Amino acid sequence: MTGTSAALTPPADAIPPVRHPEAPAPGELLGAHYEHCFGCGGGQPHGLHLAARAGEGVTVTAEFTVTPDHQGAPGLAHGGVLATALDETLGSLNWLLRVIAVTGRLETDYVRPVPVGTVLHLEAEVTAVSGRKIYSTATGRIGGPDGPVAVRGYALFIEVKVDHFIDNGRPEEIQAAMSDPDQVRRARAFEVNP
Ligand SMILES: CCCCCCCC/C=C\CCCCCCCC(=O)SCCNC(=O)CCNC(=O)[C@H](O)C(C)(C)COP(=O)(O)OP(=O)(O)OC[C@H]1O[C@@H](n2cnc3c(N)ncnc32)[C@H](O)[C@@H]1OP(=O)(O)O
Repeated sequence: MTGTSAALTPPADAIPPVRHPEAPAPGELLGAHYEHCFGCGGGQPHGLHLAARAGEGVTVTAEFTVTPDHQGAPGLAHGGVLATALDETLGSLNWLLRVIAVTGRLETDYVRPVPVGTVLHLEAEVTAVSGRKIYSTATGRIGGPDGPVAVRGYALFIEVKVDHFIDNGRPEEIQAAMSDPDQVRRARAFEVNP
């Protein structure tokens, strides 16, 4: 069974996504947007350490290895962890638009179980943009780009300003992030979106 809700259908006036001229080149690794991100950060021992790479147009590919820390049932990945992998991959698409955005809605289809030890290969694309709303889809396959489909995701991301994080994050982490020059540079790079 598959399908998405009406909220994930782009409105009639939506436009195709436009790759930012300074987007990372196809094949380039995007790197973590935040060291302590559970999806992509290197500073999370049990995190997904998901590595996303820019593709052509407004697409990305990503890989994540399911470890024993990611189990739900014995020997199988937890569905919430798989949703995290989809969320992180879909979120990384916004780098190619050079927009900061957060997940407003995420829907998932779980097609087959994903054993521990699997390298989950994900591909994602932005399908449409309408004002601050960014519509995207992703597919996760077992073992590689031609492997069997395990999960699909459909999302609506909403563009926000850096202030979204500064205003809402816990002060300890925000202060630490703001005193890290690399983090500030990454955040500022997205602030101007001509
Ligand atoms: C210098 C140091 C600082 C650090 C900087 C760090 C930079 C890091 C860089 C990059 C980080 C990226 C992180 C990615 C991580 C992976 C992705 C995640 O997991 S993100 C976490 C989960 N998501 C949330 O926590 C969102 C919580 N929700 C909200 O905050 C708000 O609801 C928000 C911002 C999404 C929308 O609130 P509104 O007040 O701005 O806007 P409204 O008017 O409500 O919505 C705008 C439009 O979107 C639709 N919309 C909003 N939510 C919707 C929904 N759930 N379903 C359908 N439509 C929705 C609305 O109907 C509206 O549409 P109409 O313009 O009227 O056509």
